[in-house]
Amino acid sequence: MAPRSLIVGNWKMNMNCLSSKTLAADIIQNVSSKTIELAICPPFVYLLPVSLLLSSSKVLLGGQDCHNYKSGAHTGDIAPEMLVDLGCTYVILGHSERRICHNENNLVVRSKAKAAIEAGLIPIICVGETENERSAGKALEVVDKQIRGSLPERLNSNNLVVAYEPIWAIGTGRIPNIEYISIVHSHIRNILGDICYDAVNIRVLYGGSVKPDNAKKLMSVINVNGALVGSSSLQAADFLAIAEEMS
Ligand SMILES: O=C(CO)COP(=O)(O)O
Repeated sequence: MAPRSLIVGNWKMNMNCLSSKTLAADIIQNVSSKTIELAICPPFVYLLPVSLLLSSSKVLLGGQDCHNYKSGAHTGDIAPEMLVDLGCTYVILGHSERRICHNENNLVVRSKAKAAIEAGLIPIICVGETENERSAGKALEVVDKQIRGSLPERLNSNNLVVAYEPIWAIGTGRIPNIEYISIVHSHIRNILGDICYDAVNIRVLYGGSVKPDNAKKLMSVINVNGALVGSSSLQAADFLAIAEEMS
């Protein structure tokens, strides 16, 4: 049986306090009872107001990053325990926007993931190749290195989600063809099989230009267990339409 599906909205550095609350309220009010697991990841500063709204709903909350230490002199950083304190279930780690703009390498992602799991969070670890790596036929090799390098030990389907986000598909409106996605996702599943004892149950999400009109096609791919959605998660109607198509 395929793992339970999951759709995650990564709001990135968008919204303000009022629009965050409005969007969260819209999602809660309109989510269908049959919809698969949904999570939203607002910017840190809007986690609390959104969390207060989500408390009586089945929509889960996540952070967009965390530090690898529990506390200390780390100006501007957020500890995993702080995310737990605000009601987060998930934390996105190793997003390409952080790997590239904040020089986060696999070792950093791994130590953050270890800390997140110890705090009780489920990391959503992102991997994916650049356009050049894709053209050079290196996608599988890149993803392999990122997964083996970024995943800490003692993982299982209850404490890990992996997201495959080809960097060239993020925010571009372009998605890989279905065969390409199928090959990469099967490869990821095989690598997870080397590392985790119940790899078949680990959710492997696809991310990069997921929209209501391509969601069904993406979900038909074996080993795609949901989506990590960027811009289309900023409109309740689009986000919920994606969830419906993927349910
Ligand atoms: O980076 C993404 C989600 O983490 C994808 O963003 P878009 O859906 O806007 O392409």
